[in-house]
Amino acid sequence: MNLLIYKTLEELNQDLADYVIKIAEMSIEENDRFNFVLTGGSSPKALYHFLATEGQHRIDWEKVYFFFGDERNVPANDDNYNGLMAKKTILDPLGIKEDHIFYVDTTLAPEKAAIEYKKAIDKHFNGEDPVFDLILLGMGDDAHTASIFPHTTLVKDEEVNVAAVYVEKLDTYRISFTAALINKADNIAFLVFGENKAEALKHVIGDAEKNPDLYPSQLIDPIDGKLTWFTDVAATKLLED
Ligand SMILES: O=C1O[C@H](COP(=O)(O)O)[C@@H](O)[C@H](O)[C@H]1O
Repeated sequence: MNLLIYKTLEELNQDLADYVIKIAEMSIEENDRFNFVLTGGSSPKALYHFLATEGQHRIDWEKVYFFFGDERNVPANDDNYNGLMAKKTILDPLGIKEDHIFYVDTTLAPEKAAIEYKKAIDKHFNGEDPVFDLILLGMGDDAHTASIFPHTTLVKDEEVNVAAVYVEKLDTYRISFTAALINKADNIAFLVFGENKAEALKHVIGDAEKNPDLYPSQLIDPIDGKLTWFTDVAATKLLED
């Protein structure tokens, strides 16, 4: 595990954008495509803007396939739909073609949407192991990642899958990659900054004894891949040296 701590968000996003582009270049050189899983929420908006502006001419974006590690069970035109945020901040600005974007179909019931999403992933990987080149993750201040929330069924789901999950505290369904699917990736990058994440990060990274039911981000531990945390001083202020 590699923990990177930045003083400013500008530096953090610049470095993370460089990191994404480096992995994209390597994946394209090796496999002629880059399978990139986006995270939702508010944290990645600046990064996506960076990639769509400064990163615009640095790689061949036509060779990039975009996926979502989790989605909210809302219509695609709802501001809470992770796909809409990505569409506005990175996908439309880069002119990404629809057949390179794997949105979660929330017109379907959550269970069905999850099944169809996993089917689409399996088809994209030609039935082989779904090993993504890079999965970007955020973390909520309750230590959830993707939509693996504390005390939900997804915490104990060990299948390599996309699943629907009911999140009681939000009284809503989400559709999410399982930890087992995430952990297959070649590269996993957490983007976590701000003081409101400090308490959760202290437990997720710092606790010797793991308790993923309370801190689901502790489940992220790639099998053969690399895990990098892109954080800032505020988010890491409770970590001991
Ligand atoms: O609900 C979600 O929250 C997490 C963290 O979001 P942030 O707003 O604190 O950046 C995000 O990683 C996840 O994709 C999203 O659906």
